[in-house]
Amino acid sequence: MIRVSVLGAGGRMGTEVVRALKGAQDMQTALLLGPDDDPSSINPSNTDVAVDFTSPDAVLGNTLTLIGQGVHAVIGTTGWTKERLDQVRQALDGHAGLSVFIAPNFAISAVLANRFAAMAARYFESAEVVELHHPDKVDAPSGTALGTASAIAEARRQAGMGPMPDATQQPDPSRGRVVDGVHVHAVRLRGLNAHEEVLMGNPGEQLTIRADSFERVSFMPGVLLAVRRAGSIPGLTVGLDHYLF
Ligand SMILES: NC(=O)C1=CN([C@@H]2O[C@H](COP(=O)(O)OP(=O)(O)OC[C@H]3O[C@@H](n4cnc5c(N)ncnc54)[C@H](O)[C@@H]3O)[C@@H](O)[C@H]2O)C=CC1
Ligand SMILES: O=C(O)C1=N[C@H](C(=O)O)C[C@H](O)C1
Repeated sequence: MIRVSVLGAGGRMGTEVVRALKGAQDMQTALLLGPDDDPSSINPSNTDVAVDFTSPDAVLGNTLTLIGQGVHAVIGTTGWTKERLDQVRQALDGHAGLSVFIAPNFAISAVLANRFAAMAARYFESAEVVELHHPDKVDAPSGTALGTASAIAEARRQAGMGPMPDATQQPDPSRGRVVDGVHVHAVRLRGLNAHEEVLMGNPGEQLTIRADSFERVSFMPGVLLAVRRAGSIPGLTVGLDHYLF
């Protein structure tokens, strides 16, 4: 049995993760932590893998604590930057065999949409990302959209493409956040869950790639896969595609 502790167990995702763990034959829940609990209570004597769905403010500290405790981490919480990821890599030095796995999105639809966007990017003059979420989400743009924008930018760079056409005369917030040259727009609307649309355009044609997570259960196969694979790739791994393709 894989013993799994959950940080953020009382949250929207944490609740769903606990339900999924209870339904998995090869897993058992260990510690279920909320914001007032000490993450260093998680250690190898009680936990094989810890799953974090907390908040962008808390996740780096939690991850560093889990590394210090020598427990594999599966992280779904957003708020990652290159600098924060570098801190995790540094902390992992000297912890041979330990793994930290971070996925901005555990839903297969989103992972595939990201991949399709990267494949298509080189063929279109223009590309923009629109992410649409429930209004209780604390961060914007979504971690998924940031990842999609970076993947599009990287594919364009590799294809030797320049900036996208845009006659806007001065930077204006209405054009969204520019991530690596790609405009990202965030919608917050009651009734939505987690959605992303990638728009690509050429003269006379357009491609739209859209992923919709209508319910949080959509993230669970990816979370359970990451828990089962914990430790299989030592060090830091970012993105469910590493386990899927
Ligand atoms: N990777 C993925 O597929 C997905 C990622 N997310 C991300 O997961 C994170 C959580 O999202 P939700 O569950 O919707 O938020 P939420 O606000 O419903 O849940 C977060 C929970 O964590 C608790 N918490 C905060 N700080 C804590 C700490 N230091 N230790 C323990 N618990 C703490 C809060 O009290 C709350 O119960 C967000 O960053 C969100 O973007 C959400 C959905 C899917
Ligand atoms: O907060 C959410 O709900 C989600 N957060 C993740 C993100 O920011 O990309 C994943 C998914 O979009 C749902």
